Amino acid sequence: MTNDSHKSRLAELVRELAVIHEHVTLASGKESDFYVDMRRATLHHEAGPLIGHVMLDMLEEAGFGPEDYDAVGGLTMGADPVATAMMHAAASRGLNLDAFVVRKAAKDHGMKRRIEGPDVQGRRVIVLEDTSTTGGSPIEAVHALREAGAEVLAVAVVVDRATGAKERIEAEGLPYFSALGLADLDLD
Ligand SMILES: O=P(O)(O)OC[C@H]1O[C@H](OP(=O)(O)OP(=O)(O)O)[C@H](O)[C@@H]1O
Ligand SMILES: O=C(O)c1cc(=O)[nH]c(=O)[nH]1
Repeated sequence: MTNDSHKSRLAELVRELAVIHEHVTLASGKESDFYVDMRRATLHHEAGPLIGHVMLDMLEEAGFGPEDYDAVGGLTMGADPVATAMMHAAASRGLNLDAFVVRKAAKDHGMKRRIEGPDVQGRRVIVLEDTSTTGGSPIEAVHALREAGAEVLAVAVVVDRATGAKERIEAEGLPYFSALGLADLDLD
């Protein structure tokens, strides 16, 4: 399959599996008449692996090839299956890509880490999300990663809801990429 056909199959799966027409309160406290419950896609046997390939290809088309970054991840838990899907998709292509998880708070026992996985210090990373509304979650991850000494190159999300995340991320000096938008999900 080409990236275009991967992307259109992914859009079809997200529409079928994850778009819920209900009045909900979002992470930011805002209200919405629909919810994109991306966990139902990122943890699905077909959509999950597809997400890994679509995200790798999208980043490559945007100028971030496999040699340009070392690790991917974001704020738990929405970002976690996206990061591991990319790690496995990269491995299937013979590429080395690490994943990491940014905890909402550092653990208070064991290694007491906020960022789990191979060390990110001095490494080039891309911050991920499953869905973005205000961009607050990826920005929190960006700050934690910078504090840990990572070089954050960009933010990449599977579904962008077109409600200000792009503008907020770009104001942080980072490029923002999304694989699917509202039009792909018949939500525009
Ligand atoms: O762009 P934002 O305004 O930050 O909103 C989007 C965030 O909301 C969802 O996660 P949620 O906070 O529901 O938690 P979860 O990942 O733990 O499920 C989603 O996975 C994003 O992380
Ligand atoms: O903003 C959010 O909290 C949010 C929106 C959405 O569509 N899906 C989701 O998982 N979170």
